[in-house]
Amino acid sequence: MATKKSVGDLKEADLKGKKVFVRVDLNVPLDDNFNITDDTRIRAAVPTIKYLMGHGSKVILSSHLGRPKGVTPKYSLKPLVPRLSELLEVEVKMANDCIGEEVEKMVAALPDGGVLLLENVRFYKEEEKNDPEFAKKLASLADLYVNDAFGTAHRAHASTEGVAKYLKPSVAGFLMQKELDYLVGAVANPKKPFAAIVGGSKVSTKIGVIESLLAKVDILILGGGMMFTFYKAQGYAVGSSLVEEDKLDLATSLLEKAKAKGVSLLLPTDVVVADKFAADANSKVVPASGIPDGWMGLDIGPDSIKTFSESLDTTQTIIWNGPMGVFEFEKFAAGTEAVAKKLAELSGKGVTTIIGGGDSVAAVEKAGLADKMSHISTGGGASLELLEGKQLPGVLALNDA
Ligand SMILES: Nc1ncnc2c1ncn2[C@@H]1O[C@H](COP(=O)(O)OP(=O)(O)O)[C@@H](O)[C@H]1O
Ligand SMILES: O=C(OP(=O)(O)O)[C@H](O)COP(=O)(O)O
Repeated sequence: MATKKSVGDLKEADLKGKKVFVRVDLNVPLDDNFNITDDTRIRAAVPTIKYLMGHGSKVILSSHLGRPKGVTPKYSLKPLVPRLSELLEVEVKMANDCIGEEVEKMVAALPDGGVLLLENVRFYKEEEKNDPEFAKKLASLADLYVNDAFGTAHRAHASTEGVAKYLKPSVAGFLMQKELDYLVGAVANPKKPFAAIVGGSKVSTKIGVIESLLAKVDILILGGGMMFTFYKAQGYAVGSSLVEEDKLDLATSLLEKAKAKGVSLLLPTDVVVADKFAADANSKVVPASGIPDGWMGLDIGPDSIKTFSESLDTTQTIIWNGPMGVFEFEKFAAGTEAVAKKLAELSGKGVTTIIGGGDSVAAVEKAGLADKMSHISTGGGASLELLEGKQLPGVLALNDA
């Protein structure tokens, strides 16, 4: 992917008094009372917005929230205004729509350095269809375009891709740049030895990532629910553990590929098994080759934690995607917590540690170790696609540097 022009390349003269359409990913979790339960994505959007405010731009913020079908009050972005205002130290204005006359009036009334948040762009079905007329209407609000919505950059939607055709320049925000630097840069040009840790529940969604990483890493550690498909492919009994029967051949071929490429592929040697899928299940540690009938593996065991930790001691770059076990249940969180702690410890010694979004980020946050890592991605799906080597439409649409 060619290097893209960044908002940092734009100077006072390009920005002062200009209306800037900024696509951010404010798709944050809200509880039943509309309280924000994790504001990471809002905080991550702040540096770009503050840069624009500081350079006298009129900032027009656009985002989606959830997956509404048409106008749905529960998916309104209004509950985000107080937190956004607090973080930006300015009174953020809120529009009731994302296009149309009322919105145009509010944009016209914005002072230099002012911020207007548009209503959920997915209230229009044209957004996800990347409808050109809708993209033009969004574009007509502004003079230039900044895309800082890394978490949504794998979607070719009107506000993430289409709008870039009608606004020049179209540039990447600071968050977008940072995500690309780590997830593309560090993986394409890693300090070696380079290790990847892949866990989570599904082989099918991670297969592309594993294949792509096999071409780059020295060590590949596999854990989580997907490991049982690999065990079964090797002829082990797996009890009632999670297995994707139709992926057994694929697992065998990945094991062979790793061998052929000289990648050290590590599977857990012991497993914490449970008699049911529940927080209060009975549990015990068994060797990987000895999972009894009627028991299911829900975490990696203590020997595996030790082996994995020792193998990581030699590395310079580590990328982690997917928990080692059912970390949502305290009894089966030890493997995931141990990996999080190990990565935090190695970060402190100068190792580059990158967490690739989704549940792994939740696990690191839960362990209170988020600020210890080199980079924590704000995108689940987007970071997976990047690690698979795919191009992101929201990035491709931007001007080259
Ligand atoms: N042994 C296991 N059996 C069943 N589910 C598991 C197991 N280990 C991990 N999981 C589940 O995998 C889920 C996360 O998987 P995934 O979505 O692939 O990760 P990520 O979001 O980090 O990419 C978690 O909810 C976790 O409980
Ligand atoms: O939360 C998001 O994706 P993620 O959970 O894969 O990180 C993004 O905001 C994209 O949302 P979408 O998957 O509804 O297009």
